[in-house]
Amino acid sequence: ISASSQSTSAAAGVATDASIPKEMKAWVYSEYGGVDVLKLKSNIAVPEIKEDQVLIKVVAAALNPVDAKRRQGKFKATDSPLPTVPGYDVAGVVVKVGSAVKEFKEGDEVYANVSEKALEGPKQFGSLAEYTAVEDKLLALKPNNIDFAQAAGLPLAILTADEGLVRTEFSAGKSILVLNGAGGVGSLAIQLAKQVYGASTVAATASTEKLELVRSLGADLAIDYTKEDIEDLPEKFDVVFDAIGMCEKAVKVIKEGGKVVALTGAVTPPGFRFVVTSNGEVLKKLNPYIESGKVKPVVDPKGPFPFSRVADAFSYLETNHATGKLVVYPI
Ligand SMILES: NC(=O)C1=CN([C@@H]2O[C@H](COP(=O)(O)OP(=O)(O)OC[C@H]3O[C@@H](n4cnc5c(N)ncnc54)[C@H](OP(=O)(O)O)[C@@H]3O)[C@@H](O)[C@H]2O)C=CC1
Ligand SMILES: CC[C@H]1OC(C)=C(O)C1=O
Repeated sequence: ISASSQSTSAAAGVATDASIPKEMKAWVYSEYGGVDVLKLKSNIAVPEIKEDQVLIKVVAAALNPVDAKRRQGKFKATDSPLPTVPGYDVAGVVVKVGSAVKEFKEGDEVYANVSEKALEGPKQFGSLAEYTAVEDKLLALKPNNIDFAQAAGLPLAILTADEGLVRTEFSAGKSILVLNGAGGVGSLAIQLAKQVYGASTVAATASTEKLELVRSLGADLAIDYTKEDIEDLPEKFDVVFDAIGMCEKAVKVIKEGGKVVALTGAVTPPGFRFVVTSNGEVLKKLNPYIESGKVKPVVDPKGPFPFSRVADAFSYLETNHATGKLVVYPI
């Protein structure tokens, strides 16, 4: 890049090769274990990009339970090599573009789940870093009505919610029960079922203090799982979206021919489980619903957590009582 274009890019606030550092700050673990294995380091190499990737200056990231389960070694058989920079969800600005990338340019504000397959060879260098490299097919432009922190809380959860609804062939006029309606995935499953797929009835479970939240997200029926048993409900459902690991109970509350999709835990037939696949085209499909305000990110009010407090954020995530998404911002 010539000096003049460098100065032009710098003036425009867009990084050039010369302004991209060789090293960055990132959260890393070199062994599997508890939150204590997480270390904040400042000498991690900025990832080199492949021709189909972009380099993102990370503005915000979000945590997912899979980050914790992966760090605990639960998926070590198919994991990428250690050391690991955790983090699937990212929102930031494109600062470098690979030679094969056509859809994105330097300066684009983007968001993504950085790992196409969550458990099979997830990115070794994820989003809890100042820079991360992502394939263009996993990226979408950030919705224009939400900030980076809100955008970072969407990708893996909204992709999971949408994939679960697609896999159960959920469609207009059908009824659905979402187990764990106040969680990261469930809070979006309620909204997508109602606003995108035209559910006739959305029911959701949550604890007492979160019943009003799930109603505000579109649940017609909010069930207090601390007081009620879903098997005592008078109605059965076309679909149960199990985001907590209660498949054995879920299959007892579906209609004849109904479906149960499980995100975690043991599966009882006819229930089935899947692992989310990242896809920028799905984010692009959902962007209009986000930009219209029909689908809203839910960010846990205890956050956003500053970059220096990622370990604290994981400790809170692992209580299994976060509301919506735990976001890390600014980075
Ligand atoms: N297969 C896949 O591809 C994916 C799997 N997952 C898995 O799905 C599960 C949900 O993920 P995510 O939404 O991010 O999780 P969260 O960490 O967001 O879930 C936290 C929520 O769980 C609620 N909760 C705890 N116990 C219960 C219960 N018995 N019934 C109803 N709600 C309960 C808590 O509510 P309260 O505080 O009121 O108890 C809290 O709001 C996780 O196990 C995750 O690993 C997630 C994404 C993808
Ligand atoms: C087998 C489910 C596993 O995959 C993801 C993405 C999780 O969060 C899990 O628990």
